[in-house]
Amino acid sequence: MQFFKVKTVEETFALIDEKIGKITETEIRPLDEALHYILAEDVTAGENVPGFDRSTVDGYAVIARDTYGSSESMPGFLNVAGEVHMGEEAVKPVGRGEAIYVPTGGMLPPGSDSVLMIEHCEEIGGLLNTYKQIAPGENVIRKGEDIKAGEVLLSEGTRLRPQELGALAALGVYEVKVYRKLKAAYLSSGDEIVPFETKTLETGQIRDINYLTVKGLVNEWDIELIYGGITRDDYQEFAQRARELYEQADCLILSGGSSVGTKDYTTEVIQSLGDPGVFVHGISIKPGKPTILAVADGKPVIGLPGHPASAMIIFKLFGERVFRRLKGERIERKPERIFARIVKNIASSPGRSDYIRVRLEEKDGEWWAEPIIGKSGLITTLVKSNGIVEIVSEKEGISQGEYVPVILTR
Ligand SMILES: Nc1nc2c(c(=O)[nH]1)N[C@H]1C(S)=C(S)[C@@H](COP(=O)(O)OP(=O)(O)OC[C@H]3O[C@@H](n4cnc5c(N)ncnc54)[C@H](O)[C@@H]3O)O[C@H]1N2
Ligand code: MOO
Repeated sequence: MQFFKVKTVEETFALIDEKIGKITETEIRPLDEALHYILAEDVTAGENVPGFDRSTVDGYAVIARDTYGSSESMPGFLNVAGEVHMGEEAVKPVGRGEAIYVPTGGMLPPGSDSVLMIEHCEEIGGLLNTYKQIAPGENVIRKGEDIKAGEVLLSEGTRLRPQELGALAALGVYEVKVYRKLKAAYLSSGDEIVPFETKTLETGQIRDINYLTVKGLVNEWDIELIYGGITRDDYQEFAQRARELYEQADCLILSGGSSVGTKDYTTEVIQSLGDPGVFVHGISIKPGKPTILAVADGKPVIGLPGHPASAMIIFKLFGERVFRRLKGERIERKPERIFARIVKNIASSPGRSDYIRVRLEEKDGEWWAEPIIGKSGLITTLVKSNGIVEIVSEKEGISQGEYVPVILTR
């Protein structure tokens, strides 16, 4: 008889980080097609952003000292010595007692150190009445204030969000070296499982749910999925189809047969794919205890428990981490989560991490989490919920009203 040697959730994450390395292949992508890719090298700024001092408002470039003492009741006076045009170099300098008109984003003329907003002054016949005193640097972005030439703007392993793409564009970096897109392969197992397109079920048959939930998540993570269909609970067939898919992808995902029943071949199949093989079989977690994680000749293999809610929760937690490691992403981001107050007491065994499906509702400006109770074979427990409360292994449960971390499943 085979038994699980369970790992804690924390040990499992640490093992994933230890055992799974990034792919090595990179590609050059234009900036506008690089969203969510992972940078494969540091990007050092080749120039300053902005390349010149700029005004952040519509107003008059001045020497701040010349405005000192100005107020609504005691205005100061400056001579208007000209105007700066957008996109053009400001050549004419501002001298003592002078002001030059600058639009928002325009270049600051030499000699000036600040910009007085038009609401705080009034131009009358070439003379500027100043109603406010300002400090040096006010309403100005300095040359290099956003990005300094020579600084490392982004380091290898950074996931490119819209804001990183914007910063790269500002620098004139129009293409980036990134790790290539990943390809995963998926295979369902079970004599009772039939394609999701099956119109009428024979007694005992079950439509393939896990393919769709896995594909949905994988696509959300910008990974391609090769669908390998469904294998019967037959070792030869299972092993052969798993091998074919494994050859085509960067990571193989298997669903079902992860437990220790007489027809649960997943572990054996995974062991046949390559060394060192399985590094986790069994996690002290509810749901999803019979999860399998392995590396076969450098490629990760994930064996998901068959029960649909378990499969999806496990894949969201550990699958995402596996892919982030493979993609070459620096791990600093936790799954998207918020803190909410739990509506009722929930017991949990110490030493085991529990993931409770919840429905989040906003009441009086606070988030409340209502547990959705149901077995891990029920996919609608996830349909009715929009979050998962994590009860870490050290806790014996949570009490009504307590603030708890909720992983969002929007
Ligand atoms: N003696 C023990 N039995 C079980 C244990 C245990 O610790 N000791 N753990 C239970 C837990 S928890 C889970 S979860 C399941 C996981 O079992 P398997 O991974 O071997 O999954 P299957 O037996 O193949 O299937 C379980 C269940 O899920 C349905 N299923 C499977 N694949 C799909 C799919 N693609 N779409 C929809 N539904 C699917 C399948 O029909 C079964 O009903 O083991 C417990 N047993
Ligand atoms: O823990 Mo198993 O994942 O279904 O119920």
